[in-house]
Amino acid sequence: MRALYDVPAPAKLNLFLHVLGRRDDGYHLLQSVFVPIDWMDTLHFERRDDGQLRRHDLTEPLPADDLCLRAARALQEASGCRWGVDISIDKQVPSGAGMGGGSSDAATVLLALNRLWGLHWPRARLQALGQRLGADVPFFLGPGPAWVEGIGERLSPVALPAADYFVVKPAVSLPTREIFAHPLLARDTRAAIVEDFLADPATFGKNDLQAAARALSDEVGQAGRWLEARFGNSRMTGSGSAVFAVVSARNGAAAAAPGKEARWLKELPAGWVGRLCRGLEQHPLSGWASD
Ligand SMILES: C[C@@](CO)(OP(=O)(O)O)[C@H](O)COP(=O)(O)OP(=O)(O)OC[C@H]1O[C@@H](n2ccc(N)nc2=O)[C@H](O)[C@@H]1O
Ligand SMILES: Nc1ncnc2c1ncn2[C@@H]1O[C@H](COP(=O)(O)OP(=O)(O)O)[C@@H](O)[C@H]1O
Repeated sequence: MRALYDVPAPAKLNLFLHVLGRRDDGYHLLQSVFVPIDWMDTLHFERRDDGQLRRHDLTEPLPADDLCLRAARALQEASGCRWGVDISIDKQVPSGAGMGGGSSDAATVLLALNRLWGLHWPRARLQALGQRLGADVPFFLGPGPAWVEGIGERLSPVALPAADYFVVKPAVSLPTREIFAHPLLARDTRAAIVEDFLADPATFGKNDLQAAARALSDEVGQAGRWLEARFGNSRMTGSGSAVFAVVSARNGAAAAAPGKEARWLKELPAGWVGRLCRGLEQHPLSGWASD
């Protein structure tokens, strides 16, 4: 195999996110449910014989040593592989949105190079490597929606009812590190069990990072109110700034209604992006690593 084309890197939503405490190294102990959605980046891979790792930005320019290159380098070093790769990236997921775009790109690189370089690493080994690149990376190595604990490395699969979400990313981007360092951040939410969540997945819990994000930018609150006015609910994902609403027949906004998405998009303030997204039952590359 010399090339892989149109390999997806899906974004995620945190259906809720609780901060339970803080470790001695400053990382926070979380509970969350992560769900992959069909707002995705697309990557292309061509193997190189000379061992070099190169990235080509087809859309917006990414940081020089971005997570794709760091993931490729980490796998090359850990496996002792002599192949290199050209990675082309069509970036569609907004950055600094709490949608995990960079982490998902890194995970897709690990899954694709595992194939392209014939490494046959199992998922758990890729996850151990991925965790060193970012707390979200293990989730994006599949297989799908997950109940997440620890700092993001303890994953248990969770079956979710099919759902649509309207996701809005205001103009502002928020750095994860600043949100976790904010004085408004409460770190003492009580631990829940997965059954509590499963009793009512659409309304369970809250996002404990939301107050800090709103304090850093008015736009996060504005995006929440924009969604509340149309769907009757809203919640921030991850450390923001993107906010989403569950879209269902129950709140009178059935996603299937023709023309609805176009109307909502037309109403978005200038500089904001949005999309009607489907929660995915499986990561699109869930079969690419063995368990
Ligand atoms: C909190 C989440 C929830 O999804 O936020 P988003 O990034 O998605 O918004 C993620 O777990 C983030 O994952 P990721 O973005 O990969 O975080 P990292 O690069 O590992 O960490 C960035 C910084 O966030 C803080 N951090 C991150 C994760 C965590 N459990 N506790 C922390 O305190 C640390 O200050 C760290 O230096
Ligand atoms: N491949 C990548 N795509 C997007 N951002 C990246 C990538 N690699 C590194 N980054 C850096 O990570 C930061 C956070 O990006 P991202 O993962 O999209 O956001 P979030 O953690 O809020 O979901 C960006 O501002 C950017 O500097």
